[in-house]
Amino acid sequence: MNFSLPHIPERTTQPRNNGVTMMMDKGLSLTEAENFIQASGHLTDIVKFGFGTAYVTNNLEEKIKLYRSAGLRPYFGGTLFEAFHARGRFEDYLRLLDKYDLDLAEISDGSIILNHDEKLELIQRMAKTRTVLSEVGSKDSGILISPGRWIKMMSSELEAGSWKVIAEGREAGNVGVFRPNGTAHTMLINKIIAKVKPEDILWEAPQKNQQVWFVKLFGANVNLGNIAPNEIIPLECLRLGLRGDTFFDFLPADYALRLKQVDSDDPDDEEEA
Ligand SMILES: O=C(O)[C@H](CS(=O)(=O)O)OP(=O)(O)O
Repeated sequence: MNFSLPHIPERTTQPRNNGVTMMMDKGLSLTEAENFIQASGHLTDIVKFGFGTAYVTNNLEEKIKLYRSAGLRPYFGGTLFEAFHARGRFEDYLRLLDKYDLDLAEISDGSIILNHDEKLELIQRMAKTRTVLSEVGSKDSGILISPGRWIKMMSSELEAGSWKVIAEGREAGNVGVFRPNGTAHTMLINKIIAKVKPEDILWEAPQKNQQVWFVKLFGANVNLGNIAPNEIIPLECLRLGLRGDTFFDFLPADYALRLKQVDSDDPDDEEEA
């Protein structure tokens, strides 16, 4: 940090196990990735090459090396795993991860139907050599999963060896743990966190209001993902109470109350009212 300020919530330090920020790279150029690292690399933990972008992106190998040399852990989006699996090419997918020397891998079934026992076996197998992120939730807003099923899937995937389970939200933040209008499925999330430790979950939360909602619920060190490159610094400000939306959440209670009282005691307010 550039200077000192009291009453700023303590952030976990890198390499992080909790308080993780995942940036979604949808095709940054090498230069853009360099610029990103310069501006926001110190606030980012893992980088997802969104959906199938790794297949078509230029200079993929260099970009992976670039992120890695900056201390970030890059990985391929779950959709790419699903594209290989759907074509019966899981072994090729493993070879691909070896080729690019990726130590982080996602296993998801947001687009495909994957028998859950098979998914658990794939997680178990992958976890022998890599850190696994597995995702729960469908990309199809028409497929509803009961809270009990979310909990069962998340718990068993963690038991099978996933480092974290990702709660589906998509790039738009309008499915999975969110309603089509982007608001959180509060009851579902409350049921999930009653059984699954929040630090074991990485919430896809691309929209600002969703990030605010999670920071207010879990504090500065909530794991958040699908963050756009230019939203990493604003997110860190939300985490630290340095943006209006979470400004009062991290101030000492008496101080925050005093500030609010001063505001409500303002006679001008009454005149206007
Ligand atoms: O990156 C992916 O493969 C997708 C993209 S999106 O989040 O559905 O827009 O995400 P994932 O949730 O990792 O499968």
